[in-house]
Amino acid sequence: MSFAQSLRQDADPIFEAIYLHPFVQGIAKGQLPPESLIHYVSQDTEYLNTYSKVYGMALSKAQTPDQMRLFYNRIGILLEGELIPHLNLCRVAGVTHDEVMQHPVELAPTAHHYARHMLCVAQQGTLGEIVAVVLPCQWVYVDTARRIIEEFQPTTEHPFYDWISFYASDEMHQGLMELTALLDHLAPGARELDLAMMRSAFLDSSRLEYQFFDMAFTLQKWTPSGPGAYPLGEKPDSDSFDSLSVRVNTCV
Ligand SMILES: Cc1ncc(CN)c(N)n1
Repeated sequence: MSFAQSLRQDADPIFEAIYLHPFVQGIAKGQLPPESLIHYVSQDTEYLNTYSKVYGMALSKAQTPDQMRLFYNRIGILLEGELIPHLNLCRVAGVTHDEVMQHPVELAPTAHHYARHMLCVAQQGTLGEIVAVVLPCQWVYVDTARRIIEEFQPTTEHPFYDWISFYASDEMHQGLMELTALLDHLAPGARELDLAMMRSAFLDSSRLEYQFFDMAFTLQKWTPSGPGAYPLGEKPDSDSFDSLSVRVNTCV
């Protein structure tokens, strides 16, 4: 079994729990509360910004032009392509994407944790660790979307057809294959300790993928809400808005 497959096997109970999570089942069955969809899109936009930067950090540690090209292409897909599933969720929620983007976002605890987890590994880890930390993001969505297609056979009438078909696409699957191939290329040259760090990064990201769906489903926010914190969707109306925006932007 390849190193990447052994990580996937270890994470199988987590992937199974993700598939059965009410948010994912809601996507599969075409029924989710609008507030959860909006919460997801606004948090995920921030998450994907951080994720793109992590690919940029991987690019800086790449060892060959082919590896550089892989990370460069992934950044392009993240910044442009992932708008498709977000537009789909907004449409079902009955809001425009612009309306959701209008509101500055404070990262909820899980998105905050996930972003910092990736940034920390990207800053301190080897290239292999960075690939391991980003891999569940790709793997969870491709597996989930393909399993939904297998079980529910959604047609174009399905409310989340665009979301499902985007993540189940050959292009996304190809990206997953490229990342697992790179991890399997790097693993044989890694020390035992580095392999353990890769495994830990992969499992933590897998758990955080579960938590991320849960965050959206439960509309997670910081408690107690403190100075500067505000409920998603409510625009601060005081002079504190500027300093808040600065703090929010430094989150990504
Ligand atoms: C949290 C999260 N993980 C994964 C994906 C799919 N790239 C996403 N959009 N958001």
